[in-house]
Amino acid sequence: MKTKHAPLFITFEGIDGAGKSTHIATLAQRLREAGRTVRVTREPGGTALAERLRELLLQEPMDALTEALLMFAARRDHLVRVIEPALAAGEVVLCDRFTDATFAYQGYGRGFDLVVLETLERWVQTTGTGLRQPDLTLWFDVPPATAAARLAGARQPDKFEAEPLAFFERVAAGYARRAAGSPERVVRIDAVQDVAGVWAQVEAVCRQRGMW
Ligand SMILES: Nc1ncnc2c1ncn2[C@@H]1O[C@H](COP(=O)(O)OP(=O)(O)OP(=O)(O)O)[C@@H](O)[C@H]1O
Ligand SMILES: Cc1cn([C@H]2C[C@H](O)[C@@H](COP(=O)(O)O)O2)c(=O)[nH]c1=O
Repeated sequence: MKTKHAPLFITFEGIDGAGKSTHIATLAQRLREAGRTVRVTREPGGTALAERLRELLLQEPMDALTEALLMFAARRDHLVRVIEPALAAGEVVLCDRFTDATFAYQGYGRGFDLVVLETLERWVQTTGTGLRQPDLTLWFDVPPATAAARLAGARQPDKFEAEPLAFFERVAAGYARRAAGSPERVVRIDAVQDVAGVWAQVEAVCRQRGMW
């Protein structure tokens, strides 16, 4: 008989180049070995519509309110079509970025009104099951200069990656504020360490939470 698992919504946060994607893949594999059905997804994106919005968001200049609204529009579509159904089926959802990114990038990075973001968060994340928030957020904390060095020459920078170091200093400070505000949900990962050292921290957090 198949064991019924509790659904689990885990988000990965941090500035561009912090190492999120690298460790999402490893965690997905580890959870599958532990018998879980795992959905790996990302924001902005994760549905056909949200991926089209992602193209616009990552390439087109726009004002801060337009950017925030499109991020939340993409999130709503992703939440109702992918995240909620997967959780209802008992899957683990590993999501590369979620609403902490909107607070960090649009709020702290661009200086957009945090109270408006809180209102949008409530509207967008309220579904039939209540206000959806991640069960666990792994925050990959790395200095902007280190992240930039990791990304240098790796690919053509998108609109966000082309922002100056000062923007990423504000985004990083925003993540620190978000983590301080939700210590039960957000776990800081020292992402300066090498890949093995970072994975050891992720592994330890997941083990402590009984994931395997
Ligand atoms: N701990 C690490 N030490 C050194 N290099 C790393 C480490 N983790 C990841 N990298 C490398 O840094 C680059 C960025 O990693 P990755 O794509 O995982 O970051 P990311 O946080 O997902 O970035 P983005 O948000 O821009 O997609 C890759 O070339 C990856 O191989
Ligand atoms: C969800 C979300 C994302 N962003 C920014 C952060 C990144 O620069 C890009 C996504 O690119 P990645 O390679 O997939 O990390 O989008 C944002 O500004 N606000 C958000 O809510």
